[in-house]
Amino acid sequence: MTRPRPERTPAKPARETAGKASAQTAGTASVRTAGTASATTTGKASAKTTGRAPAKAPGGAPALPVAAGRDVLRAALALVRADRRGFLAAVLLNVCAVGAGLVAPWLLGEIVERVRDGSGVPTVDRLAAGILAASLAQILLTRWARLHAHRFGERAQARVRERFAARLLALPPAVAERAGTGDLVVRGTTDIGTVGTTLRDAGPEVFVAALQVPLILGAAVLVSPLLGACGVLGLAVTWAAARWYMRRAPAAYLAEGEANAALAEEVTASAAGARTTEVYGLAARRLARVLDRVAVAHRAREGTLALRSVLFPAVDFGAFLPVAAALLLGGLLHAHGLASLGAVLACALYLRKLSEPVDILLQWLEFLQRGTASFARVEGLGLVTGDAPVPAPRAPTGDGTLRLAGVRHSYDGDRDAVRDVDLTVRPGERLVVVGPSGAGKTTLGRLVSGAETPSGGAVTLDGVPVHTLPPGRVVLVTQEHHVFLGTLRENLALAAPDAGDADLERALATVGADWARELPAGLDTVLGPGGLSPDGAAVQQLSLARTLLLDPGVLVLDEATSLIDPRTARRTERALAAVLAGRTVITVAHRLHTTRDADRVAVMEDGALTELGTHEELVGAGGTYAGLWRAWHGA
Ligand SMILES: Nc1ncnc2c1ncn2[C@@H]1O[C@H](COP(=O)(O)OP(=O)(O)OP(=O)(O)O)[C@@H](O)[C@H]1O
Repeated sequence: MTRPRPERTPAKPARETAGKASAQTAGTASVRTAGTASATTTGKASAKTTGRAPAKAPGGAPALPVAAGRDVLRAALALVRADRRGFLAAVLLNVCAVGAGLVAPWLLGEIVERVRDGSGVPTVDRLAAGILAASLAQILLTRWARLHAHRFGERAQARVRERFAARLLALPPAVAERAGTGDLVVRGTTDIGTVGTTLRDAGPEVFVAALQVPLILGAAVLVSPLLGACGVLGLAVTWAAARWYMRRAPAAYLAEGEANAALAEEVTASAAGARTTEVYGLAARRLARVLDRVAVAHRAREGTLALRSVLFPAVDFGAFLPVAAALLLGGLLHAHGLASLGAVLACALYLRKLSEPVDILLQWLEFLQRGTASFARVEGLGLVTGDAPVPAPRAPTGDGTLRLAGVRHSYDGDRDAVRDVDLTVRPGERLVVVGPSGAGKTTLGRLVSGAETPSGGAVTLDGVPVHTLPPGRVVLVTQEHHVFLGTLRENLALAAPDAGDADLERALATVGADWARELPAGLDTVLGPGGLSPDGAAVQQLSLARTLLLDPGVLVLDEATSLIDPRTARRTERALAAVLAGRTVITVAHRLHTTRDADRVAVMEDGALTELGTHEELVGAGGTYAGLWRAWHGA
């Protein structure tokens, strides 16, 4: 018996290129930052990132949830409701095709009887013509039904895709980062592809096959109740095998989906961080991690394969058993004059035909398991974002005072990375945040920019929580950046669609991107695969130029110039400061060369704000900052 093997849609590569900062490893550039602009990227780089981000929920479970069975059913019904007419047309045409398919076996039995009766050739010809007409009708109706089913499926898949895209864009940036690119890519490509095939093919096929089974069995019972009952025998075997399978399949397919996502995540991270891996000699460790994921994915796939290897032979047995039983029993009945030859033939043909819908049913039920698991993963995004329209962002109306009140934040719900921070930053103030490694500086920067929502307290700009601000008000620039597939102009114009070439060139010049002037194609230079691949420093300058064009009210810089050589970095920072005069700038400083120019310096230690004042005040106070300053100058 040949089974149509539904294949999973292969994962397609994302259209946009990944971030290009050279020192990245497992970094996951965020696509969008709530309340901040797309010119920003967040997260930590290189060795740091490998250690803790993207964070997985405890136990290695994916950070993104998976929808429950009833939510998946609700979503599927909503898709049918949204295209009720298309669905009904497909189902009705399929039912008609099934009806036409029942005519031929019955007519064949009639032919045998008429021949035995000694009826003439014209009668047999008429019956044969009937078979031909019924078969033709079945072919045409089936084709028409498939067309409608495919159209319905395509429209439904488009809806699923659109909703997924909307939810993806609404994902809080911190959740997107923790989920990891691999999981999101698999959900957005492989899973949606599987859902599409399920909706387009599996759904209608299962429905029609489920209708065919009682109709065919009913036709066989009508011809001969005893022979028709043999069909029940085969169905019982198949039913038992299917039940065994269905009990185990959902968990097995979910595990397979998760293992694939984890593998994709690991491979993506390895590719993105290839350079760092090489620099730190981490190849063996990374390879071991990838191989570990491959082993898990392999085990998960073996698990589902084992289930199929029991299901399919059992189904084959269930398909042939009733035919063999009907022929044996039919032969006996006919020999005793209890059944006509035509009835035995018609029954055997019906029971043989019964295996087709049963086989289709199981084949697609198997696929339906995958489809349901994939749909649960796709719908899982809705559990994070919901479907409620995103409230319109509120624009602050005051003078631009930034306030942190009782702010605390914990990544794991256990230890506070930032605690009890009260701070008011005046409009236009330059604040530099310093402190030892792991003190919470970056976390503070992310809280201020709205990239992270505080676990406690509030971060507001003129009283409005920063994560609800319109894009571009508060911008976070880190050392991880995103280069979009397209020209240099398109990459810059993302931040300012109305800016002219002169504005774009000025922004590039301000951030010291002299390389851009030397490009033969200038702003038309294509960036990304197949085009120019700028190095980490150039990508950082591109991001800073985008930030300038965005002209934010508050700018948070965290290692924003770390990949640029120190002299150019200092020049770039001064130029930025001049251009951003009047804007509030908060700099997370890992080098202390800018602290002297700042209005105030904030010192973070163990998540708390321990010192706050001007450079002179803090040096005079002889505390932590004074120590850091002395160490910086080698005193
Ligand atoms: N994504 C994350 N998931 C879990 N823990 C994190 C995450 N990011 C930071 N942390 C933890 O929060 C604490 C503060 O980290 P943070 O990066 O804010 O400090 P930092 O002062 O910027 O350090 P550095 O100077 O090394 O960048 C650290 O203990 C760190 O391990």
